[in-house]
Amino acid sequence: MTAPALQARGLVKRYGRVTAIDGADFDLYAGEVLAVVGDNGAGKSSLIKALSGALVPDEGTILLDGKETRFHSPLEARQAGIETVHQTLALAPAMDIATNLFLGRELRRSGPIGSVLRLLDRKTMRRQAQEQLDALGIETVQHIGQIVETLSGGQRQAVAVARAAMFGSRLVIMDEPTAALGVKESRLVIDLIRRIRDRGLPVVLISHDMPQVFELADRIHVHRLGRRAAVVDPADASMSQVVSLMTGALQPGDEGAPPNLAAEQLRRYRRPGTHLAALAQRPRCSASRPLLKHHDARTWTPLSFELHRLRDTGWSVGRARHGSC
Ligand SMILES: Nc1ncnc2c1ncn2[C@@H]1O[C@H](COP(=O)(O)OP(=O)(O)OP(=O)(O)O)[C@@H](O)[C@H]1O
Repeated sequence: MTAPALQARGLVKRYGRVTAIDGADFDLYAGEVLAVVGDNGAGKSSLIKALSGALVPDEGTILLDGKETRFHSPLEARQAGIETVHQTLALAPAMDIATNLFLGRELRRSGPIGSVLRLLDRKTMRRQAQEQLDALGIETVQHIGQIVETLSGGQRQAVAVARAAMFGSRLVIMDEPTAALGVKESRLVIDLIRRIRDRGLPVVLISHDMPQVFELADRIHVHRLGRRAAVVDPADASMSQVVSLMTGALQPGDEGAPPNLAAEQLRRYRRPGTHLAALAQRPRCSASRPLLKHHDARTWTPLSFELHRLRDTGWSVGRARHGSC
């Protein structure tokens, strides 16, 4: 069984008398968008800071691809392939797009003079930056040499997301990526997140925007009072159920509560065929996304967090042909 891309167990972080993270668990699987939702003060940001090295937890374990790890700084997390797009974006407004994409990771010229003087290789950086924007389909930016402070909010967000996708070899975390954006600009970022996921990079999306969460997420991690309250499949849950789980009006396991994937995880591992067969009956199709098909199932189901179960269950990977689902 393939381990989750990123996993945490029993994380705790106290600030004096305030417990920001209170025994939180977390699981992110390959190829999924995992939305993290919760009320104000639930501890979402603290959890994400712990996972991205911005905060060292007092207790608990973090596993990256199944290996226990401990980040003492955001740099260590970045070196391990975890990129975070903060609400502040961390861009240098007076510099151009290409320089911003390579901020802190500038390429230097080779050759006797270039290496001695440590000259920047601006040509290669511009070329690679343009390739990255093209690969992500970012067409709104007119020129890679444009100064960031002249970009719109959505374009700036796109630059920050492109940088994360460029260097995030393992996963990308996005904190409220559309909070400050209008409808059109939000659409650009949503499409970008989809493209990153479709390239196989898992995405953690912190968002208060419920319609956006339901549109994008493969699974929803509901955080409450510093810990994971439930994990739900958006296909199994309504927005009001998720909001009720966030506020505590509904508890996992209550009558009318959606299935809690976190609680059922172990049981499903033991009987994976049952769950996957059920999933296959209600595929959410997209021609651009890889799909799974079980040998005895007639329908396809999108490849998302189920990827890790492939080895055990004999499911095969393919792509939807036009009109096949
Ligand atoms: N540096 C800190 N010092 C003291 N308390 C903190 C600190 N950071 C967070 N907290 C507290 O920890 C709790 C969780 O905060 P956190 O910012 O993680 O929640 P959140 O779910 O991200 O909230 P929001 O949605 O409002 O951003 C809050 O009670 C907050 O006041």
